[in-house]
Formats: sequence, C-alpha cells, structure tokens
Amino acid sequence: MSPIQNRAKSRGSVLSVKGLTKTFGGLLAVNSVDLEVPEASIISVIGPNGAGKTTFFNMITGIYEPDKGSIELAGRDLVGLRPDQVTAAGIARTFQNIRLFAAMTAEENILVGRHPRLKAGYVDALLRTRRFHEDEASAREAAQVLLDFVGLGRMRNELSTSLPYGDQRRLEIARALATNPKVILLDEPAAGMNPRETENLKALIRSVRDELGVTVVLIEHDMRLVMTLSEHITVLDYGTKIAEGLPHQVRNDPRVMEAYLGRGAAAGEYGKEGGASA
Ligand SMILES: Nc1ncnc2c1ncn2[C@@H]1O[C@H](COP(=O)(O)OP(=O)(O)OP(=O)(O)O)[C@@H](O)[C@H]1O
Repeated sequence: MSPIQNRAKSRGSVLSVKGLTKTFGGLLAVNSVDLEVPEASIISVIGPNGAGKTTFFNMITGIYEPDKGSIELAGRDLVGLRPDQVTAAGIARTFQNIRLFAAMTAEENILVGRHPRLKAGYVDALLRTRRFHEDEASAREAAQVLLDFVGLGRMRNELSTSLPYGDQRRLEIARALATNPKVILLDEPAAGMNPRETENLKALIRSVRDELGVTVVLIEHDMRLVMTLSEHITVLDYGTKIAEGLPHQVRNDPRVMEAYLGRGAAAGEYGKEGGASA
C-alpha cells in the first residue's frame, strides 16, 4: 500500500457535505444528502439517470446555491462561493460533456486552467514585465509536466478537437489538475470511451491519487470501472441517498438493485457491467 493510500486510511475527511438539498420548482432534486470524503481517497457517487448526481456536484462547485446544507473543504465553508472561488479553494471538476476550448491547442487549454495560479497581474501582462515572462515560462513548463502526466506529452501543439475522444477527456483532467486542487470531481469521465480507453482512464485516475495525492470523487455509469476503482460508493435515487459502503456491499444491496433494475435503460447497464449479477 502506498504512503498516500495509508494516509487515506488514517486521516479524516477533506470534503464534508451535510444535509445538502436542492429543489427545482416542486422537484426535490437532492434531498438532504451527506457525504464524507476521506483525504487521498477515490470514491464514487452513482445512481440511475436523474438521481441528482450532477446537481450534487453543481452545488459543491458553486454552480447552484444549495437550499440547505453545508459543504466544507478542509474545514472551510464553501456555501455561497462562486465557481471560480471554489476552484481557488481547491476543488476542480470535469463535466459530463467535454468542455475544451476548441480553437486552442492542448497546451493552451492547460494554460487557461492554470491562469488563476499565476502570480503576475494584468498590469504585468500588459507591460510584459520580467515577472510576466517568468510566470509564463514556468506555466508552460508546468503544462508540459501535466501533459506528460496524462500521457499527452507529444500532443502539446495539437488542436484539442483534433485529439481522439479519450485523449480529449484526459486533457480535461489535466486542465482541472492545473488549478492544483485538493479534490477533483469527475462527472462521467468514461462516457463514450471504448474498453481500452476506459482501462487507461482507470490507471490515470489511480495515479492522480497515488502520485499527486489528489482526492477523487467520481460520478460514473460504467459499473465495472466504479466497482474496481472506488474505495467507497454512495448511491442516490430520486435525490435521496439509498445506500453507501464498500463496492461489494453496494453491489449486493437490494435497494440498489431495485433502483437500477426497476428502470429500463439503466437495468441493462447495471446488470451487464457486473453490478447486480457480479
Ligand atoms: N436546472 C434545472 N432545472 C430544473 N430541473 C433540473 C435542473 N437540473 C436538474 N434538474 C432535474 O433534477 C433531477 C436530477 O438531475 P441530475 O442531472 O442532477 O441527475 P443525474 O443523476 O446527474 O442524472 P444523469 O445520470 O442522467 O446525468 C432531474 O429530475 C432533472 O431533470
């Protein structure tokens, strides 16, 4: 077990969510959900379509203000912060649909992600001061390190949209890491990936935690990935937490099977990927 995995066992929560609630009109999208995320862990939030997973991420990252509840990152209250302030506090995320800047290269996409970390201000940039040049050089160096880390070292000058789909998702992860987060939230990172790309993604997510010490929270429908990667799983259904625990506990929980198997499309997904029947 790596030192970072040991840390995950011995330390407390880096992210602590209590009673998080959000309604849209009359719809209770997230209903008083608690989540404790141990430092340097990999955990997942799963549930059928419409269960409230993305809304939950959107509240943590400041996109939606919760109706009720608290969100603490390393003891700091995040409720009421704007998304950029949440990022600066140490939470980065990727989105369900790829959101790269199409007209930019791989490197430029990372430099955009790193921007909040640069020390030089706008005046430095306008006047092209030494500090600006130093910052830019170190930002480019850091971008190269991140591209190497996600396996895209040789793609630096490629337009992001010319990259294969799996590589675009890896670039998004690199861009999120450029903000130097404590916690990274990944919203369906394996969506649309072929099995080989998903295996590579799994290794990358492990190394994000093992080598960088970044805590990972995943929303994912690929049950094989979720069950083999997560140390802890929380299951939402109709906005409410219906189960949580170790992968094998969640997999065999009758409430979880019912939530998935009671619904058409998700039933196939859960059964096929080794959920209900594994
Ligand atoms: N901005 C919004 N306005 C109104 N209703 C919304 C909004 N965002 C989400 N909802 C509703 O809230 C519920 C939860 O949606 P959410 O997208 O969080 O689910 P999910 O678990 O992420 O689903 P999926 O797996 O399909 O992405 C759904 O019924 C959805 O229609």
